[in-house]
Amino acid sequence: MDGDRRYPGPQVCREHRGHSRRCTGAVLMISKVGVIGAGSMGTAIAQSISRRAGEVIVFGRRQAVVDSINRDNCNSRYFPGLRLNPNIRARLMGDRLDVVDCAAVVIAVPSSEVRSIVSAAHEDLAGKFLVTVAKGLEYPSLKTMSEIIRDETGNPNMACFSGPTFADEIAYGHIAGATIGAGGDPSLRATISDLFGEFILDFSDDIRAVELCGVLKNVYAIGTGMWDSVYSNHNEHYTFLNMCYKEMCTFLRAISLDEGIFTKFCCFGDFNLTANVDKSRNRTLGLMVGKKIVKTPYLESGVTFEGSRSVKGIIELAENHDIDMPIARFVYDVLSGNNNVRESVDGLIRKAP
Ligand SMILES: NC(=O)C1=CN([C@@H]2O[C@H](COP(=O)(O)OP(=O)(O)OC[C@H]3O[C@@H](n4cnc5c(N)ncnc54)[C@H](OP(=O)(O)O)[C@@H]3O)[C@@H](O)[C@H]2O)C=CC1
Ligand SMILES: O=C(CO)COP(=O)(O)O
Repeated sequence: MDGDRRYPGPQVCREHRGHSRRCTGAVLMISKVGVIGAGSMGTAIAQSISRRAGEVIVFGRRQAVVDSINRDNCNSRYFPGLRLNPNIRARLMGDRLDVVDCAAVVIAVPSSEVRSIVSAAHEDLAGKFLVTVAKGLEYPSLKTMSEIIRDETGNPNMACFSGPTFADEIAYGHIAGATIGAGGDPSLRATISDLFGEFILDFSDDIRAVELCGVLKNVYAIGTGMWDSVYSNHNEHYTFLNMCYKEMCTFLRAISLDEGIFTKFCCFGDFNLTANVDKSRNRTLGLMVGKKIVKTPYLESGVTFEGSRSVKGIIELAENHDIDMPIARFVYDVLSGNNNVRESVDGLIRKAP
């Protein structure tokens, strides 16, 4: 679907899409939003938000991408076939970010980059509504992205956005559900709900639990890819999927303040999307490592494999809560070079709860 070629300015929500439960039909008052990261998720979120805000500024680190967006309304590196809305502008990332007129800023870079980028721009981000879409865990601090951002900016107005949300499908305007993790500030939740009004939203006050769902599901996507590289039948796939979800829920029961987290988009929805669909980079990594197509230097591939970066932290976080995570340990073990995947998988079956 091409983006809107003409832009009438802040519009009444797209009721005809019928999926924007949260949208009140009000014309949005948010004039400008910043998006840090001109990759797949940054571009997709910018395209969605651009239909609900006056202008979206995307910050990218490649001049060619910035030029492509500004000259051709297209991110030629990530979505060469997609016409971006004309109210999306791009700027080259520097240490400082010119977000002075932005009411809200979305952080959409890989988790490994969040601290350095936010630290450099901490003065620019103070006083803004900040939303992270990154699904990672910092090591060895074991901090989530919102915790890092709060560390670096001191800004309490933090939210996270997480759910079954493949960027390409968002970019082309398909329906998606997502969880907004945000503290109790009503104006923050209202603003974020408006910004993401094209999505079907659910909410949680426990922002850390929402973020950890996004971290965990990536680990189990890799694990399911590894399992499926050995076992190819439906019964075997869904048996393992259930084992993964059981381990994930054990962890979440220990850390989540939100008793309803298990049925939220950030949890059940994203866990299933990423573990079952080959479009997932994490699942694909598990399949490729399981089939011995790639060995561990894959991290230099430039592809964003968030689960491989966070699995060690998840295991340590679980140990801090006296929780055993045999599947997460299996994933870490295989990613660390133990390439007898079948033996490792069969070991999981013997230990299955
Ligand atoms: N893609 C998806 O479907 C979804 C992704 N997410 C999450 O979004 C986050 C971002 O990932 P995603 O967009 O997918 O990854 P991509 O690899 O598609 O894009 C990453 C972007 O970050 C940029 N980048 C990397 N390092 C730096 C840096 N040091 N300074 C500035 N920019 C940098 C890259 O620049 P360059 O192009 O120059 O390499 C690229 O534009 C991840 O945590 C991911 O889990 C969440 C939901 C869905
Ligand atoms: O988080 C995602 C979908 O919700 C994207 O998953 P991958 O990073 O595995 O591609």
